[in-house]
Amino acid sequence: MDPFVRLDQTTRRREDNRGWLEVLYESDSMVLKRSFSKAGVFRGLHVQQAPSEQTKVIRVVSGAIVDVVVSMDDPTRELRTTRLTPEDGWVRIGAEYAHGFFALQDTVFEYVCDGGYDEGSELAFSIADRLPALLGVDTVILSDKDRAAPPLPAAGTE
Ligand SMILES: Cc1cn([C@H]2C[C@H](O)[C@@H](COP(=O)(O)OP(=O)(O)O[C@H]3O[C@@H](C)C(=O)[C@@H](O)[C@H]3O)O2)c(=O)[nH]c1=O
Repeated sequence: MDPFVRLDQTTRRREDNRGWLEVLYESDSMVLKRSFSKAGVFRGLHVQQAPSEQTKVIRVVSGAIVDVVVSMDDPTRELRTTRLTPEDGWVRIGAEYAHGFFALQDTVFEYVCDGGYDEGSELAFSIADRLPALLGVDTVILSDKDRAAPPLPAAGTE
């Protein structure tokens, strides 16, 4: 058996209206992924709950994004944003943050999740109503899952 397993031989790609998501490598404790998002796509907000927390290490390979996080520990539910391009390199997002990003351009995005994928533990929150003010855009392209997600709970409602 060839000891040098090329990841492109084992990659699983899922395509949808936003672009695609490739799972390049996966074990019980980590996942290496790459996605392509058309300009105007918003992915998220997503967070895995205990005991399946994931720290994410992300980077933009090509294109540009506005990355968006909210700490699940923050009762004010403040949305924090930063613009990321390939020049920014790798960025760490702690497991306490629900995470999403808006593609300013056609964007290839790579990330390592430190912690396995556990769909059943994932919470998805919609911030679609807040994106026009947050990003200065009129419309965003969402997945069916993200369109159907409940709104991010307002501050002080939990
Ligand atoms: C994230 C993920 C999805 N999938 C599958 C589930 C589904 O069929 C398809 C697309 O999944 P999603 O719609 O959740 O993909 P996507 O919206 O790109 O999800 C990602 O969003 C960004 C913002 C993050 O922070 C990531 O952690 C992840 O949640 O891929 C996996 O098999 N493994 C994975 O690790």
